[in-house]
Amino acid sequence: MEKQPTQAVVELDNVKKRFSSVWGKPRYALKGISFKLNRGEITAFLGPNGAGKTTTKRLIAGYLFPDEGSVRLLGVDPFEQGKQVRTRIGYLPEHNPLYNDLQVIDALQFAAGAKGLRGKQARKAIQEAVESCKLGDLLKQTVGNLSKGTRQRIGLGQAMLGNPEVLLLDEPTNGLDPNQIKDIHLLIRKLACRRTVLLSTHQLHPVPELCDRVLVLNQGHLVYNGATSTLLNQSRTRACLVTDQNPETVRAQLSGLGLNLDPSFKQLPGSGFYSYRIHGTWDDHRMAKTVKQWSDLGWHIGGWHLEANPMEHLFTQLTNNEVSAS
Ligand SMILES: Nc1ncnc2c1ncn2[C@@H]1O[C@H](COP(=O)(O)OP(=O)(O)OP(=O)(O)O)[C@@H](O)[C@H]1O
Repeated sequence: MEKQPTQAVVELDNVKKRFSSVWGKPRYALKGISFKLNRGEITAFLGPNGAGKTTTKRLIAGYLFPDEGSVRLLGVDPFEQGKQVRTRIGYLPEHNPLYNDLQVIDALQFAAGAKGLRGKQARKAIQEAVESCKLGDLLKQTVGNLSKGTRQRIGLGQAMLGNPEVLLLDEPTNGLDPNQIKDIHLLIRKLACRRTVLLSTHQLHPVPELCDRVLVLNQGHLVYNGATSTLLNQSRTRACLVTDQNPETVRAQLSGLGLNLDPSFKQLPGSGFYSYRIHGTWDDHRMAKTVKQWSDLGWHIGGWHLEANPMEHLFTQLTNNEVSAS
């Protein structure tokens, strides 16, 4: 089905959140972040441990309130007006807390009750969640006896109760094997249709295929907010080159070709060589041809390659402060 992402469903404006530390001095977990999430989009929420991802999701879910700035969920303040939006949001927290002794159906009934769903409304919500997460054959099974992948499906089923418009998913594939990860990603894609999904993950590999947008948080700052395609274009455009030519010569040569030298070049100690990164739209053929031209000019080429894993490279750059915030 065709997606129509336009309307901001979640909106954070200059949000700061602090917690008191053991030394008594408050520490900011979020240092003024702003972003919007649109309907029909899956947004990857990336960042190293402790960056502030869970805190952000708790603010959106209305479990916490901001110290400064504002959070709007479906047009309301989720902390002040939580009751209005409780069934319109589904939250799968990290480690998916489930009671092991319960049967699957009881786990779903329990979660429906916690969302304020009762009677006929609860039965309908459970039936829908069971169908969308394929839990029909498992209803009488004991949760503690099920695989991690199945438990994640139950967690997603719980999050789906009441057909929420917004899904907040914290590490839904943590600890799963590759087949289970694939299943959960397929399920997320299916559930995402016409919804707004914010997905935290430390697995960068599936992001390009699964997510429409990417947010990267680092030490409480938002350091990237953009479309996945833009990010991939940006990061696919770097080639690494080792040569004996100095930065001035290389820069002049590149500017004649309409290419830019990344400022992060290094001199390789004791070798007379430099290591450069070059921005441009590269593929192996173009790079090999260009290197040959430089070689013909008398440059000694110590080696070259195109940067392999764009997501990982970009993540490292953004979270090591190598590039500026966007
Ligand atoms: N209730 C709390 N009390 C004190 N400090 C907290 C509390 N919750 C979070 N923090 C601190 O806020 C910062 C951000 O934590 P948060 O859990 O949001 O990060 P995260 O990006 O979700 O990390 P992870 O990827 O490890 O889950 C951390 O320094 C954390 O120790």
